[in-house]
Amino acid sequence: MIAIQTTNLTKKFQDKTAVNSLDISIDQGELFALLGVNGAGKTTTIKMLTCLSKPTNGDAILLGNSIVSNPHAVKEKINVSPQETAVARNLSVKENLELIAQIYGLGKKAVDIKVEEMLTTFSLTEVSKDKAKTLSGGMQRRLSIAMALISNPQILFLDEPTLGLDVIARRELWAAIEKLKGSITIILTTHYMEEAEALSDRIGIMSKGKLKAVGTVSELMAKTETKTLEDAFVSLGTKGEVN
Ligand SMILES: Nc1ncnc2c1ncn2[C@@H]1O[C@H](COP(=O)(O)OP(=O)(O)OP(=O)(O)O)[C@@H](O)[C@H]1O
Repeated sequence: MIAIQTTNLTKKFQDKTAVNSLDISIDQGELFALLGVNGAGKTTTIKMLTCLSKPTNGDAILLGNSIVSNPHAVKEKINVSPQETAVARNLSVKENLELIAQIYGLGKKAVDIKVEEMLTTFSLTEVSKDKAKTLSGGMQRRLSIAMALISNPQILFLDEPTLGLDVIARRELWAAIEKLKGSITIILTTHYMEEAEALSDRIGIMSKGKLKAVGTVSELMAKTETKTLEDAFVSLGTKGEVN
């Protein structure tokens, strides 16, 4: 079953084409990483797929619903954890999770069950009573992703989930994402080759708004006759653009 199918998906800002005729197909349960240098068009792609920004041209079908003609149906099935961590700083970890569960209309028992599940999955049980503002960056990011999962989305978008995290916090977040694999479709954007390599089933490499290649790590290396994902990335026309 296909979770996401984009056709000629395009976004222009005045004379700038941020996303240029993207055709991509992502299966249900897949963890798909979008890799690209700054300005490649990753965030703009995610914004269109999450119905936060309308395409200039083209469309995307998410679980049977069009982002252009039926964005409400799409929004019911997806959630996004944005680049900026979105937590209520003065609420505790548990209160943040409870708040979201209540917003989605879960009953008292369902709230308790879901909150417990999220605290365990994201290793936040020990800090459940701590105010969000006292957490480390990595823990805040884990809480933010847990909050995005409360509504049981079928597709989760993670926009640079480990940006700015130290290596330990990054590994802890990877472990949490690993636990979700298979049960939910995840689209992840990242700058980090090792992150894409560690987590994803397939990788799409974007450059200047275009999708340059899609495949598993070994497929991308074979296609470019390289021995590492980083070399494949550079070989796919991104040389000189890397910051
Ligand atoms: N609202 C906007 N108005 C004008 N140009 C924009 C707007 N949003 C994005 N762009 C441009 O579109 C291009 C793609 O940006 P986008 O943020 O999607 O890239 P990205 O791959 O997510 O980059 P980063 O890794 O830095 O987050 C960039 O050249 C950017 O300047």
